[in-house]
Amino acid sequence: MSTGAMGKRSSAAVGVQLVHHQKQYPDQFFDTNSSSSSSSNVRWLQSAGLQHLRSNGAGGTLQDFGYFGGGGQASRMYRNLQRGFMGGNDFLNEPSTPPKDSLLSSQRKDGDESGEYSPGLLDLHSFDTELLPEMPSSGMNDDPSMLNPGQIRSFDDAKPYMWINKQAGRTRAAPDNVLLKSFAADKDKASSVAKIKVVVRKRPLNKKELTKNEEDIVETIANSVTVHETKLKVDLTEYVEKHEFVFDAVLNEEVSNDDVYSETVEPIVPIIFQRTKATCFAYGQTGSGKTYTMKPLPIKASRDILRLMNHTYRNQGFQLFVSFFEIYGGKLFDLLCDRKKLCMREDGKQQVCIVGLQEYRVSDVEMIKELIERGNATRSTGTTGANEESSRSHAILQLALKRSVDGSESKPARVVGKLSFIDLAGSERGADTTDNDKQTRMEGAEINKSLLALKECIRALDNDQGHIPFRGSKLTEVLRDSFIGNSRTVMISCISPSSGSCEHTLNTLRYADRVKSLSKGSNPKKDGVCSSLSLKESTTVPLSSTATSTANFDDEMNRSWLEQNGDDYDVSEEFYEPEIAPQPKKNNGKQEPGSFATLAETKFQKPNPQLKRVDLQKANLNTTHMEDHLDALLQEEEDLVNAHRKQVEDTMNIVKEEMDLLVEADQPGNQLDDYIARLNNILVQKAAGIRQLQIRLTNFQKRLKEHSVLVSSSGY
Ligand SMILES: Nc1ncnc2c1ncn2[C@@H]1O[C@H](COP(=O)(O)OP(=O)(O)OP(=O)(O)O)[C@@H](O)[C@H]1O
Repeated sequence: MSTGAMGKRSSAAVGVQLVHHQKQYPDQFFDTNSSSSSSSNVRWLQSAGLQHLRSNGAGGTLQDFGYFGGGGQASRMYRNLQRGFMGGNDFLNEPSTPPKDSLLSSQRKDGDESGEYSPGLLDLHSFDTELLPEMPSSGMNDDPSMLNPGQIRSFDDAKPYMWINKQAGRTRAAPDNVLLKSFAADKDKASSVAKIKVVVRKRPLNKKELTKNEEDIVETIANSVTVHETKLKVDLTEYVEKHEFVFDAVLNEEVSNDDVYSETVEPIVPIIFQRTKATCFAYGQTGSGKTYTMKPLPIKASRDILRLMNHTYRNQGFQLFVSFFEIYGGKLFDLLCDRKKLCMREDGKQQVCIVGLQEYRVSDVEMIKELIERGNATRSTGTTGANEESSRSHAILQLALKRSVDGSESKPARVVGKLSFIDLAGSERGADTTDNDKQTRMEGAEINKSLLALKECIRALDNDQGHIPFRGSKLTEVLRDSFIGNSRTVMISCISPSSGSCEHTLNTLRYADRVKSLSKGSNPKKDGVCSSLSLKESTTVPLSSTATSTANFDDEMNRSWLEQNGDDYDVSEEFYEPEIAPQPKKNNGKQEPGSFATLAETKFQKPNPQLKRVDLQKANLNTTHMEDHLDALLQEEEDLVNAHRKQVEDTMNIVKEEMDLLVEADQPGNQLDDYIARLNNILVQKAAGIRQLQIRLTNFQKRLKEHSVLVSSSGY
């Protein structure tokens, strides 16, 4: 039986209980966007005189043969041909695997762990970095004869890692030294990978939207995305409000899945060999393209991981394992084991372990594709107002890289690094509220709760907060080990371009913006790059001034105003430090107590000991300078107050939105009172902090005015 059929059968069994139907994937399931992959397959087949295998009756690509009716033979033939074509080259050959059918049936029978395709218990807490020294990256130097570019040039699957010049869009064989350099560069690349990367992907308008004549309201330029929101004035005339955001990368509707991979996951693949855990997740409203975006990524990543295992880290005992499960309604189900219900346990060291989750050792990409296809066919889906095949669960696919202490197969392997791919359930609430079905609403509440918890954890992590609120949801509890220690997170925010989705699109971009802007990684003082700062909006505030104020605000917030309540914080020191000290007025060589001179010396500036004699001309000049300076200061201060006022409003909106979200998620049993109380506190604290700042700035303004009056009445 083909795996596709098997997936459908097993899913049907549970689908009835869930009152949900299973997702059926189109023929071009994997790499549908990957023109490079399919075209190189075609080239390869042509060169082998087998172009008739290129397409089946349904128009699928070669890759489809493995999944759909009667394709097994062709798929095997294809793989055998690959092997034959590679001439038995040990370096390029993916390890041979038992036939798919027998593997699956043996696995179904008794869960036999023997062989490459062995399911095992996923031990999430087996991450023991102490036991595993950092891997040298010079393994491939050992045997230059491994390289045989001539044999692999036309076969996509066998392209050695980083042999493709993506910028130039060309594939070419790399000379040895280029290859060595590129591997050496892996380490540098790894250290330069941001802890959190936020990327936006805009999909094209779909048929439904085009039929309804919906407009594309999302404009993308370089790293910025602008949403043109049509609004109505009180007199009912229309106007357009622009909302602009800047992210680490913005990918428009023309960008392929290959490019998405290069921008997001490819840079983190080498780091998992360096004892890193990485998480890539897609966020966005239902139908915005999360599944479309996420599906090819694990395949591409595992292809690169296997290449690294077989090249750079050859003969070092690395093993790759795949597991795939979903969180649906707060419960865990194994997608590779007939949706077996799983238990999550915490041991004494508060390490999370998913009891009973099967993981499979894999050694070629075909196997991984097959497993993912099986898992996807078993996922819970439902119909929402916005997507007929909406994912109603969070699907988590993990690629675990393991190795035994001494690199041998005889000792148990331990996790070295891990790459988790999460296809989150749709984020919107609006679509669900139109469907009054109770279960759909309950699902929506659960989904919202976990999305909120995820955001909280990412924020806490990037701000190096001691407490990470993992317990906020099942999703974050499960991902706990991927968040602690040396971790990387890539968030892909998927958006629809249509005017009908404007509100959801803005919500998605705001969520992404908050993940980014509240992280230390985007602090301009830290990295000094304005473009990496998440900016937002709008027509009323110029982008540049918003950038500054956002940065100031984040900085201030990070320092927590409330913590400074007890301190006598002197605003003047912060904001005023003139370069030229004006000569204070003297009375018989003595300063009058309480006069401005005293104030100026103690509060604003140190007198310049060099300036002993009053020079009228100079003093006049100084006075003019000082007045200009004062004007500038007053203006600056006013801007500051306004900027902070805006930030208070923004903060209040953020908290209000989150509280709404929480109230919505507050179904019986969810016990979200703590969250609500905590958010309430944040709101109160932030508002109090800003009020305090405003009072201080007002005092500052008063003192400066006094300064100004004194200066002008002093006769200079
Ligand atoms: N970048 C894109 N290019 C072409 N088609 C796309 C793109 N993104 C999404 N689509 C198409 O849009 C439809 C919805 O996409 P998808 O199922 O990935 O949405 P989703 O965000 O996963 O939805 P849900 O949360 O409900 O599962 C699919 O038919 C998909 O093929």
